[in-house]
Amino acid sequence: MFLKSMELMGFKSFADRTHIDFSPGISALLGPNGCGKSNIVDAVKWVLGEQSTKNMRALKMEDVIFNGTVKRKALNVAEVTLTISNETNILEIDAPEIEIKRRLYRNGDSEYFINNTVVRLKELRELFFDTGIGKTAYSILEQGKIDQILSSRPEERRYLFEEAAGITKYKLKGIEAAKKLEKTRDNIKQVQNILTEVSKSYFTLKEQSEKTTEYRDIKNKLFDIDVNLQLLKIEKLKELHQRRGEEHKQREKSLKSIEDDIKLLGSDLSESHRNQGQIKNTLSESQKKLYGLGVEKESLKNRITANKDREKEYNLQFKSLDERESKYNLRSKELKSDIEEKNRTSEGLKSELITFEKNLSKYITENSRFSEHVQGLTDNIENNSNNVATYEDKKDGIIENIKDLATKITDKLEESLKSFSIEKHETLVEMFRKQLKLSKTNPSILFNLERDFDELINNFPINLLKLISEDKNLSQKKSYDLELKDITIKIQECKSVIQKSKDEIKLTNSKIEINSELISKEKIKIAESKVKLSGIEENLVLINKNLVEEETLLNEIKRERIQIGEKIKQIVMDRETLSKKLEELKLSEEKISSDIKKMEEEVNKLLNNNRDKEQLLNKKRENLSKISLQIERYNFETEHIDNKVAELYEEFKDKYSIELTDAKNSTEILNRDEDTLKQAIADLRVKQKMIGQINLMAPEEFKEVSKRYHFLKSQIEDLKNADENLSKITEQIKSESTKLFSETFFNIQKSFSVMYQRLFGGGSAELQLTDPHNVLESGIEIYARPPGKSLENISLLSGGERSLTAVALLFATYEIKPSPFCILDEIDAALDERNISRFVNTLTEFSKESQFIVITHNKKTVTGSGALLGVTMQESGVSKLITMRLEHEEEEE
Ligand SMILES: Nc1ncnc2c1ncn2[C@@H]1O[C@H](COP(=O)(O)OP(=O)(O)OP(=O)(O)O)[C@@H](O)[C@H]1O
Repeated sequence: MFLKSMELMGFKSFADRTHIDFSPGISALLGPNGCGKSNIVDAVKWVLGEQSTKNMRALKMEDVIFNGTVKRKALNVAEVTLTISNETNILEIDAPEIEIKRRLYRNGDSEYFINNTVVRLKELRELFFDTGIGKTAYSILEQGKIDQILSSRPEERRYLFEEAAGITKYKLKGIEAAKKLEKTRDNIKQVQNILTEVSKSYFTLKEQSEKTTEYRDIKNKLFDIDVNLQLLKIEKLKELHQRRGEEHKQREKSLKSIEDDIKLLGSDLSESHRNQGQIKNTLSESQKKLYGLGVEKESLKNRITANKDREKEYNLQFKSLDERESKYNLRSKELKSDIEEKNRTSEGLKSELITFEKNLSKYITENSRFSEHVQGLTDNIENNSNNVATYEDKKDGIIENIKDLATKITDKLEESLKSFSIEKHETLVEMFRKQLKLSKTNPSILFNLERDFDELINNFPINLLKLISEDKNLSQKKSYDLELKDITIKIQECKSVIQKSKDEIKLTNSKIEINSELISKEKIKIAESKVKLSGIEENLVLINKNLVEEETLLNEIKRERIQIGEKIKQIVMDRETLSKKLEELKLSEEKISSDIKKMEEEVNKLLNNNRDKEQLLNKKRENLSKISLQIERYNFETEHIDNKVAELYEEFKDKYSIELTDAKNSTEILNRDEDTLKQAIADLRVKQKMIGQINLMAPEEFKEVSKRYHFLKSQIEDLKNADENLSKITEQIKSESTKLFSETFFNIQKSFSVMYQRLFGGGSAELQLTDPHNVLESGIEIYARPPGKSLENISLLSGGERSLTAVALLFATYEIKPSPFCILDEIDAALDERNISRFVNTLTEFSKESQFIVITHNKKTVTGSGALLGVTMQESGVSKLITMRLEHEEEEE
């Protein structure tokens, strides 16, 4: 027994978890149309890895998930678990029982499990290779597939034989090997292409690298020689430096002795110069003195002459002063008499001024009194004016009151008059009424009215009069009338007082005016007298000042006259002293002149002596500057040598980026001759030129390319080996497969002929390879001749014949390579009673080897089964399983 059980959950119509226990031998799966039998077959295919939606009778794979009924909701996951017995180790897993599970979610996620371990689909498929089970095997035969076997192209039937021959695995391996081989060859091509490209660079760079290496060799040699050459140059320069140093020492000695000589000569000369200078100084002092004496002599002479001139001049001044003294004495007398006269005039003016001032003060006092009077009158006017205004206000108030009362009285009278229509008083009353009306706007009319009123009253009846006389307003009005009269009189009185005061003010103002004119006149008089007085006083001051000045001048003249007299005496004395001094000067002049002569002779002698010494000194100095120049040259030259040496070091470093001293340590010392070295450099340069253009990076690039070149070469080698191995494997697979396929085909071929005759009860059939020389590619042709019929094309067979031929092929295959289980879905549908019996008999025979699950509606097939699996749809759209066992004996009974 192979299939032990299956569990479906959410798969197609199996909404609930449904467990199916399979029995060994033949099991019949029964149930009405559409109850879900084929869904069980689908579940087996699906769990074994079916990927075709068409084979699952679905549009998309999610359609296998229970999609709900009127009563139930759709589910989101479908799961099928198949438990397989592996006691005979048909499957290559070391376990007596294997559980395969597939799960699919509505979002498309899908999972495969072998013994609850998640696996890939590929692993699951490989498990069933060459067992007759699986997607392309012959373990499941549905009605539709029968047609497929018979009507498909010969090549398409191969799978049945390949599975039976057990070469599916080989075939896949072969395909894999072929793919690998193709890939390897592709790789070889690609690597070859790369190698071709790399080879080009390899050989180019190889050549370049050799050239560059030679170039570098020359360069290294040139470097070594250059190091030697530069060291030689530096050595020579250093030798020259040393030589010049020795010469320099000699020169410095001579320089020292010349410098000493110059020093000695210099000090001697400067001593003699100092002497000469001293004499010259004394000489020049004497000359200056002599010159000074000359100047002094001349000045004394001039002073004596001037002395005489001044004496003359003073004598003249003395005389003039005498004259001026007598003149000033006369003028002083005149001024004194003028002063006396002016004093007299001044006294007269002063007494006049006192009189004018007295008059003025009198007029001013009077005017101030008048002004006070005017002020009193003005105040009186103001008080009376205020009273008038007060009385006027009061008067207006009384008039207003009278107006009110008049209105009230007239209204009352009018009222009273209405009740009287006395004809004889009609005119009077009418007039009275008019008056009354007017009196409302003008109360003064009311006094007129009084007269008329009295007349009227006299003629009126007594009761009316009484009425009027009793009226309070009338008496009130009379009291107001009296008050009004009184106030009017007071106003008149005040106004007459105001007028009187105004007249008095006018009069007083005219008096003030007259006085003011007098005041002005007095003031003018006073001013005029004051002006005169001040003029005289100023004149007096001036004359007094003149008198003082004249007297001062007179005194001055007297003093000057005495002074000039004394000066004349002094001048005479001075002249005597000057003449004496002039004689002394003449004597000193003679002495200094003889001294100067002596000193001049001495100086000339020293000058000659110094000239000789200076000539010698100049010669020494010339020598010194010559040697100094040589020393300077030496310094310049040695500095130049040092610079040259430094330059050589520097240039070397710039050229080679290494210190010459460092290079010296690692360089062999060559020939010591500079010319030989230079010649060697020239020769190498020629060689270097001959090399031509070089790629400096070539050796490094060549190293890289070479690495790649050898790597690619070894890769091609590896790939070629792999190609060889794969070719061998492919060949091996081919020959193995050919052998297996040929054997299996031959056996099935034999078995098919026998099985056909057995199932058809005669006739004949055979299988033939369409290309026997190419067994692995060849198609398989089926030839069948049912009993009593000529050999016909299988497409012309009836439905039943076609089913039976397919069954014969299936059983023939089972005879050679039985599948562990087999599901047959209504393949007996088209068979008649006789053929069914033969089919069931054969099936029973094979059921010893394989497990059969047969979906059928045929009673005979059912009765040939050892177990029954019933599928129902008690709940609409939801499949359910019922299991029952049948004993053959019972069934036969
Ligand atoms: N995803 C699904 N969800 C629910 N029901 C489904 C689903 N897919 C198919 N079915 C139902 O399964 C039934 C078909 O079942 P199946 O083909 O197995 O019947 P059967 O028993 O083989 O019938 P017959 O004897 O006529 O061949 C249909 O009623 C279909 O509606």
